[in-house]
Amino acid sequence: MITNHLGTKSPYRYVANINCTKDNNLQGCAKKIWMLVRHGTRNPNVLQIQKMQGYLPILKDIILERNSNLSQGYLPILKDIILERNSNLSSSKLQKSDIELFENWYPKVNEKDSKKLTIEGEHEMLELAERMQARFPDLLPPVYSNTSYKFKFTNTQRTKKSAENFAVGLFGKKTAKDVYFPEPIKHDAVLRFYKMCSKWISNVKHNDSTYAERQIFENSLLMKEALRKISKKLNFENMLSFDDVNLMYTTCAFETAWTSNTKSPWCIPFDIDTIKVMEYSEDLKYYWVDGYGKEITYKQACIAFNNMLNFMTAEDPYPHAVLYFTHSGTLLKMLSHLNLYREDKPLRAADYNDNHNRKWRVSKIDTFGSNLAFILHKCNGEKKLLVLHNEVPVKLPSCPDNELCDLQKIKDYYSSSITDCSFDSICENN
Ligand SMILES: O=C(O)[C@@H](COP(=O)(O)O)OP(=O)(O)O
Repeated sequence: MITNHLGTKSPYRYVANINCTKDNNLQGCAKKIWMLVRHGTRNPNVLQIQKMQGYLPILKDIILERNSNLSQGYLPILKDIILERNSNLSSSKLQKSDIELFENWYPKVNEKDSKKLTIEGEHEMLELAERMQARFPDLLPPVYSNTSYKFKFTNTQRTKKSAENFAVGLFGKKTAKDVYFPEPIKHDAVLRFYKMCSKWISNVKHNDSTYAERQIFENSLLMKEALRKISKKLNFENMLSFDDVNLMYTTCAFETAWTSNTKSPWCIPFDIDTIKVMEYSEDLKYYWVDGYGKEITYKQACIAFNNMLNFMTAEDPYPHAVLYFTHSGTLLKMLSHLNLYREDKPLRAADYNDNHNRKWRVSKIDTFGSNLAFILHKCNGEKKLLVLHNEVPVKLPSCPDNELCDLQKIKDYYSSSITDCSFDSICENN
């Protein structure tokens, strides 16, 4: 399925774990939960919307022109016959059903709605909450109390609405209105720590070298071959540029994420090989900006890691549940801080063919709504953590053989995260 390769704009429904079976041996042991949740499916940013509105209609017209022998004025029935014949006779033209998808397409979002949470995003959050509650009914009870629950979101509409819909999933619509959400702050030191990290901003985020591998891949022969294949499929005379194809890819991703009911015509240009090439360019970008590319990127996530650990080690049993709603950048840095999905070698443009089975695949690990949950279990006097990524247990490197990991082993393995986490010195903040 090409739609399993849509990068960070993949919908959560492709990775969600709908199995909510509880582990009977652990019933009663779960004492606390700390969750980091990327907001659900959102709209594109302003620039992407402008391109979707300004450029895609032009591309659509060219695609229709290049793939149809029809002129205006044919009777609809004749048009159908000709299109049918066209799709049967000429393998270089698009199928009739594909042409119809393009014909019926128009840009779906306006700039004023940029980055807003979508209906799909609301459902993702609500259903995620319901499943987490089914798994951990004692930690996430349906009765709200502001001593048991701590919610927090960043200063954006998409995380606010995500938190609200998660609350609806836990408590129902009526009670969710009473949930206390603290006023978000511009730069939250835990939820979006990197926005306050001067060294990361200048050395990584705003440094051209961070995007070098992605750039090399964009200009590679492999990419050129993909662009050629895509252009041929659309029956273009000249080869489409990377930017053209990337806009199609992004639109395919968003429109797929928004609803499972209709197919986006912008997915038509891709087959499984070409979409995997586009996916790799995404993986390279996020590896180097939010992942393992540079140490400071994931080192600074000790802030969020210690917030979790302090909560787990505190004797105070309240709150039982800490629920943070945040962004892709936070999730990826946290996953990297934990040493999950790490490749043996840095991800490079030249190694595409060696990396077909890579662990670092943002279409899987960083979809909309992706989440990390840490659950403290106390049984027989032992404290252990269970970690779920996208609702599936993961084995931390501190416990390679066990999903339930001794808190002490975690403290030992990540000891430098605890002892060497002076954020301002890591980030060289003045
Ligand atoms: O806000 C966005 O455009 C991206 C990047 O955010 P940062 O990594 O810069 O926070 O994250 P998203 O909201 O999609 O999770």
